[in-house]
Parts: sequence; structure tokens; C-alpha cells
Amino acid sequence: MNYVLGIDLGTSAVKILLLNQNGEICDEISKPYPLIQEKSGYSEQDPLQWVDRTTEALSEIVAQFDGEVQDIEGISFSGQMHGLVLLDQNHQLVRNAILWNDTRTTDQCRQIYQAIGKERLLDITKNPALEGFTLPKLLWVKENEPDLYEKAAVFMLPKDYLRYRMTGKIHSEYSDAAGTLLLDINQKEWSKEICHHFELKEDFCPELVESHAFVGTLNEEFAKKTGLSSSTKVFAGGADNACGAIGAGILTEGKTLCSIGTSGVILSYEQGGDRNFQGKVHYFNHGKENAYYSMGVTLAAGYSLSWFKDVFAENESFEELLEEVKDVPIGANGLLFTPYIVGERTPHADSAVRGSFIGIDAAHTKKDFSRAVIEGITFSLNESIEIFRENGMEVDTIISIGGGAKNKEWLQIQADVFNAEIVKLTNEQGPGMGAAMLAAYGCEWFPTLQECADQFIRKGKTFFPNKDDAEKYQKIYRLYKSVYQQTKELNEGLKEFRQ
Ligand SMILES: Nc1ncnc2c1ncn2[C@@H]1O[C@H](COP(=O)(O)OP(=O)(O)O)[C@@H](O)[C@H]1O
Ligand SMILES: O=C(CO)[C@@H](O)[C@H](O)COP(=O)(O)O
Repeated sequence: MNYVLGIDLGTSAVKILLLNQNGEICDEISKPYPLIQEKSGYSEQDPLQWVDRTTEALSEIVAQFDGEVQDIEGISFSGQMHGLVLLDQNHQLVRNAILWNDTRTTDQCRQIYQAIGKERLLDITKNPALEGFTLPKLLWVKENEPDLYEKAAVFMLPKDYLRYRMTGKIHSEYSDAAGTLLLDINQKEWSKEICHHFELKEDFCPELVESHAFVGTLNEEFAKKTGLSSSTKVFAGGADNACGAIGAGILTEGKTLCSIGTSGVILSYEQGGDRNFQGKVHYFNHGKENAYYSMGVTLAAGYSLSWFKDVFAENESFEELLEEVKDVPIGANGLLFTPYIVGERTPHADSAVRGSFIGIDAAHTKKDFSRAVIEGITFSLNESIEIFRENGMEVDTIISIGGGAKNKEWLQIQADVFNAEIVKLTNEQGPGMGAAMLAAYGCEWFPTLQECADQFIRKGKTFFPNKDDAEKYQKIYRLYKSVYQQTKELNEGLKEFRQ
């Protein structure tokens, strides 16, 4: 029996899966690492932590593995998107990585529009200039840390840096490159026009490959440290949302995904790069060759819940925190939460807005707040579904993955708020499964990714919308939608008091 490893370099942790040829999970290990948040709006990580935690996790997997280590045939990756990693000429790190949920770059987004023009940027990249994307981060470093910028010889995305440290080879791949604002997503090449505008040398952007491309084998040093064989094949991998989609079988038109991790996304498969959402949702290359996906993003989905838990229920598990949610009626006894705790992306690209609890009553207890938090996150994701529906897409069945799919009350809330059937997968492992599938496909275990999905992905319980409950949620959703406009100005006024 042969095996593959899927490495999901998430925001909260690296999660590694060992899968056999039947798609059965033989081992899984997760190692957390911290966020570095020096100021409000800043979010960084030390890339060396990614490498060290991955090395530890792989060593543990190998130590627990009772087969022949040479039978672990391939490795691939899924990575948190958009993060900027800068290397100098000797391929040493220049600074910490600036992550996708860092929103310090509002001025740089403005500069991008001034230099390229909004319409032209949309033509080339299919996406607007958002604080979370990579190019604005690069311009921020240029403006604020010119000495460090001078030293930078190449930029990388998080999982591409990890792969470089495992193989010694530098590459980028289309699904993650699509989130940089430097890729011409239809031509599948770094945009000369954008690079030229910002004086980026040609070799500043790594060579582009497909997600399933074989990029080399493990280097001797990494193999020795982990106990893996140096003949293990390494495949490029994909952006975490592309991999989440692969791992959930979102490989044909009409399929929709809801993923609640640190961020939350509603993602829809696109066969071509030609649908026009005018930048209202993101549009990226898929991890499947020559395919795309569109997606709306809630910046702090799972993060809102983990923030709430850390601040108000530090010693409780997520299960304990959500235990009593079922005893609270729809609408959390009149309490409404907006999850804008680090700003928002879809539908409000706004880095200054912040979250709110509206309607706090002396009778409310913690369980009302817990329910309000998960309802609010779900309302925010519903705003992305609304955009898809307004653009003529039918969204009647949604595969739900990520930490948020672990709780059955929340899955039912998704069904009722989205007014769609919600399918849970039995072997749901989020993006790590997609990464492992890219390795399995790369190893030629299957002629297509679809055949790999047919073998590996198993559907579990379906949650059906309840008509009465869906109607109640519609009413509250209308109120939810008005909170953004009504609190926008207040939040701008409060901005100067944030640290
Ligand atoms: N048992 C649970 N029930 C509901 N939500 C959960 C549970 N466990 C984790 N979560 C949510 O899932 C999030 C983490 O999801 P995950 O997919 O692991 O994230 P990431 O890939 O961003 O690191 C947490 O922030 C939390 O809000
Ligand atoms: O910024 C985006 C997508 O545009 C995020 O989805 C990141 O890719 C991080 O994902 P998670 O850690 O929440 O999985």
C-alpha cells in the first residue's frame, strides 16, 4: 500500500494528513503557531515557525508509521493565501510574513488604483485591490521599510516558502499566485504591465507551475530531520480555498462550498475565467488545471468565534461553548452580532469597520452571545450567497467544511440562513484533503482529479432547511444587513482610539 501526505499550512496551525490509496486517513497531526499582532490591523507570522512545526509534525507521523517509509510516495500542500514572504539574494528571510488578515495597506490599495486604474486591474487580475492581497503588502514594505525592501530578491507565498525549505526549489503555482494581484489570471502569467508599473524585476516573481506539478524530491537535510525518504515526490499544491474545494469535490459547474476556518468563504466552481462579477467577489485560478472559482470572504468567521471563546470562555472547548446554543431561540433573544472584528471583505471591502453586538439586554447570558456570534457569522456568509444568486447562479446545495462544520447546530443554522441543503462530508479534513489529493493525482494514482475525488470523498449527513425557521432568519437577516451602514461612521470615529 502506498501513501501520500497533505500539508495544510493554515493560519492557526499546520495540519498534516497521511492518506492511503483508498483515501483512508491513516494519521493526522496538527501543530499550532501564534499570530504576531503588534497593532490593530497588523497580522504577521514567523515563517520559521511554519517550517519547525511542520518538521516536528512530519517526524511524529514517521515515528508512528508502521509501514516502509519509502511507501510514502508523495507530498503536496495547501496554504493560507496572500501572505507576503520576502527572501534576500541568499534566500534568507528578510522579515516576518505579513498575512492575509493584515489590513494596514489601505493607502497602498489606493496607489494601485491610481497607477493601474480599477477597470484595468479587474481586466487583468479579475479582482479589486484589497488590503489582504499580496501586492499592497509589497508596496507597504517598499514605502515603510525601504532598507528591507532593497534587500528583497524574491517574494513567495506561505506554502511556497515551506515547500522551498523542503526541496530547495523555488516555485509559485497559479491558484495562490491569483491572490497576489500580480497574475494575469486568464493568460496564466505574471502581469508584465503590473510588474512594470511597480518596478518589479522579472526574477522577483517565481516560476509558475500547475498545482499538481512535480517540483522535485525532498532535500537530504529535510529527509534526515523528519525520517522521510529523500525520494519522496513533492507536488506544488494550492491555495487553501482551492484545496478546500478539491477536497470537497467542487470540480464541476454548479457546485458550491461553505468553508468556515479562521476566515469564512462561500466558493463556487467556474469552468472559465470569463464570468463578470465586477470585483464583488474574488475570482481565482482553481487547483484543477484551467479551471477557476469565484468566492466571497468573511474575514473573521471562525476567528470571531475563537476570539469570543478566548476572551469570554478561555477554559471551555468549542463543544462546551456551543453546547447550550440549541436551547436559545432563533435570533438569540434579540441579540445581533456582526463579525467585522478585523474589518470585512465581502460585500463590504472595509478595513476600518469593526464588529458589534446590537440589542444587549440585561436578561442575556453567555449562551445568547454564543448563538448570536454563530448566527452573525452565517449572516455574513449569506451576503456572499446573495451575490451569487443575484448573478443568476443556483445555490441549492452547499458542501460545508472547516472547523465550523464540526457543530451540528451550526450546520442547521447554515441550512436555514442559506435556505439550501447543507452536506457534511464524513471524512471532512478541509484543505489538507485537497492537498493530499493533489499528491495522489500527481503520483498518477488516478487519471483525473475527479476520479480521485470519487474514490476519496464520502458524503455524510445532509441538513435540510426548515421553512418556518428560514423565514424567521430572513427577517433577522434584513436587520443584520442594515447594521453595516448604521455603524460605519461610528467605527470611523472610534478608529483613533484603537491601539
Ligand atoms: N467543535 C467546533 N465547533 C464549531 N466550531 C469550531 C469547532 N472547532 C473549531 N471551530 C471553529 O473553526 C475554526 C478553525 O477552523 P480551521 O478550519 O481549523 O481553521 P484554519 O484552517 O483557518 O486554521 C476556529 O476558529 C473555530 O471558530
Ligand atoms: O484570505 C483568504 C482568502 O482570500 C483566506 O481564506 C486565507 O486563505 C486564510 O484561510 P483560513 O486560514 O481561514 O483557512
